[in-house]
Amino acid sequence: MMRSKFLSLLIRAPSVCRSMSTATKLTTIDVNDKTGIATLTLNRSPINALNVELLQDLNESIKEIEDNKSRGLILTSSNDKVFSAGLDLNEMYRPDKDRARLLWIKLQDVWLALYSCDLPTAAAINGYAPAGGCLLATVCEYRVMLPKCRIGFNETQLGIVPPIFCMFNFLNVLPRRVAERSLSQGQMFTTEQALQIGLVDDVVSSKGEALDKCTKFIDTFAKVNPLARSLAKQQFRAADLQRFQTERAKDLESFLAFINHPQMQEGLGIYLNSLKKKQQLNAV
Ligand SMILES: CCCCCCCCCC/C=C/CC(=O)SCCNC(=O)CCNC(=O)[C@H](O)C(C)(C)COP(=O)(O)OP(=O)(O)OC[C@H]1O[C@@H](n2cnc3c(N)ncnc32)[C@H](O)[C@@H]1OP(=O)(O)O
Repeated sequence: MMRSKFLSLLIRAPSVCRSMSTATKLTTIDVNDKTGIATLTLNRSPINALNVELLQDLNESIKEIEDNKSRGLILTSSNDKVFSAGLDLNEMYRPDKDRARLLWIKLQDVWLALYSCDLPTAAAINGYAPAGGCLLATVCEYRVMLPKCRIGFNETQLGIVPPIFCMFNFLNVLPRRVAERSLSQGQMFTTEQALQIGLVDDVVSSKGEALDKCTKFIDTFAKVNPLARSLAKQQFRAADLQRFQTERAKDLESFLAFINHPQMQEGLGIYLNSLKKKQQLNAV
């Protein structure tokens, strides 16, 4: 209630860029009054690891942007090196059972909200985007990336089966053969490789340029009837959405079984440690 009152006040404000930031600030929303395009920024320090709260916040922000009839949604990060480090591994290592369940449900919700989003969506990938980070980038309709970053689904490298929504995203973006190989090998691509295979549409040298490119992409729909555009998008995605709904419950149970497996727990512990060790080495 408070939130919508606050929003309506902001909407009337005559600023060029109005902010619809959520109270927790794990994501922020800025709507450009000139273009009507909303920029949704991931803002969980230090590396936008997707925990329950960030995913919940993302879901609310996506809904807010849709409800406020923005012309398009640009997803980006406040960190200048990392778009998103993917799922928060701490939510999966020695997990709290209820939180782990919630984590996966919220991830599914975010995927669903973006995959079926009525608005044109674009990702300004201003940093590393492994696994869940790649999921957020590839669920969008257009991607632009900064140089010297990496993107991909590294799940199989970690002994994890990539869930079906990773496959849907890749099949939307890459030729089937490339999608299958990248997913089954857990390939991480440099920005330049990503451009070459079509995983990203463009490479630019700054975040500002990335946002401009995303705006230009969304502007290509300016003269298209919004309902026709949205229904055409839904038509393309309907079969995936149907399959997702059919398999959603099973996918959740598979995730829970997977992370609760002792071998998976051991692997996660080692992996988390190696990430921490990397920082210790850098400090030496
Ligand atoms: C058929 C159906 C089957 C269903 C079965 C499904 C099973 C699915 C399993 C779950 C799917 C998971 C998908 C995922 O998203 S898993 C996450 C994968 N992510 C990664 O591997 C990223 C690892 N991180 C990095 O590569 C780097 O950190 C970075 C993102 C490139 C950033 O590098 P940078 O140098 O800037 O930062 P640091 O490496 O120093 O990291 C800073 C601190 O953050 C910690 N860290 C890093 N990544 C994570 C993470 N994903 N979760 C939690 N914590 C993370 C790192 O240890 C540092 O911590 P410290 O400050 O305490 O040392």
